Amino acid sequence: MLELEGVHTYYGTSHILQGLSFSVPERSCAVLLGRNGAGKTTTIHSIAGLVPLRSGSIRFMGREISGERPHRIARMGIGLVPQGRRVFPSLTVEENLTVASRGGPSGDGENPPWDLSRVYELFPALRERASNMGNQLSGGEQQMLAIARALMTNPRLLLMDEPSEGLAPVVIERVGEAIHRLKEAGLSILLVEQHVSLACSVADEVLVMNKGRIVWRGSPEALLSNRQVQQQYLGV
Ligand SMILES: Nc1ncnc2c1ncn2[C@@H]1O[C@H](COP(=O)(O)OP(=O)(O)OP(=O)(O)O)[C@@H](O)[C@H]1O
Repeated sequence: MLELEGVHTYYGTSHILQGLSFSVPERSCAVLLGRNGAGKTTTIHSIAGLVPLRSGSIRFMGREISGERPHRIARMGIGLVPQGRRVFPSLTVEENLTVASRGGPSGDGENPPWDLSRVYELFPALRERASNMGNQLSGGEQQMLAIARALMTNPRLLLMDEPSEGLAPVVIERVGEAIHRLKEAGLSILLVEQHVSLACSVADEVLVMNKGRIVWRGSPEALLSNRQVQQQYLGV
C-alpha cells in the first residue's frame, strides 16, 4: 500500500530523515515508535506532502507521490489525523465532518464510502454530540472527531499522529478499539505513538525510529520481550 525508500528530508540545514525505508502492507497497521525528536511527525508530514523530500521515493498503491501537493495526496486516498486533533473549535461536530466530506465512492469496491451515518455508527458518541461545538468536546471526543473527519475523505491509508496524546488511560483504550474497527473496515494504518502498550495492542508490525532511520522492526510480541530495544530507543 505504502512504500518509502531512501527518504531524506531536511528542515533548512538540519538533516532529519536520513535514508528512511519501510513499507505498510494493505489492510495492516504499522506503528512508528521512537523518542521525541526521532523524526516520526516529519515522516508523516513527508508522506502527506507537507514537507518536501530532498531525495528518495514514496509510493502509494504503486504510484510515486513525492513532490505531489498535499491536497492531491489526500485525494489519492491518504487521510491525516494530525497531532493535537486540530478540530475546528467554532464549528459543530456535524459541520466539522461535512466540511471534510469528499463524497463519491471510496473506490475500494468492497466497503461503502464513509458518510455521516457510517462515521456515527463507528463513533456513536459523536452522533449524540452532533450539534455541539468542537471546543465543547472532551479530549477523547475531539480525537474521535479528528479520526472521523479524516474518514470523511474516504482514505485507503490513514496516517495517525499520536492519537493517545493527553488522553486518560480508559480513553486511550477506546482509541485502540477504534483502530481495530478501522482495520476490520479494510483500512491500512500508519500510526505514530509514544504509548508503547497502545502501539503494541494494534500493530501488525512495529518500526522503531532513531535519528531519522528505522533501527529495529518486528512484531509487537518481539518488542515487548526485548528490554534492550525498549531501553535504548524508547526510554521505557
Ligand atoms: N518546522 C521545523 N523546523 C526545524 N526543525 C524542526 C521542525 N519540525 C521539527 N523539527 C526538528 O526535527 C526533528 C524531528 O522532529 P519530529 O517532530 O519529526 O520528531 P518526532 O519523532 O515526531 O518527535 P515528537 O514526538 O516530539 O513530535 C527534531 O529535532 C525537531 O526539533
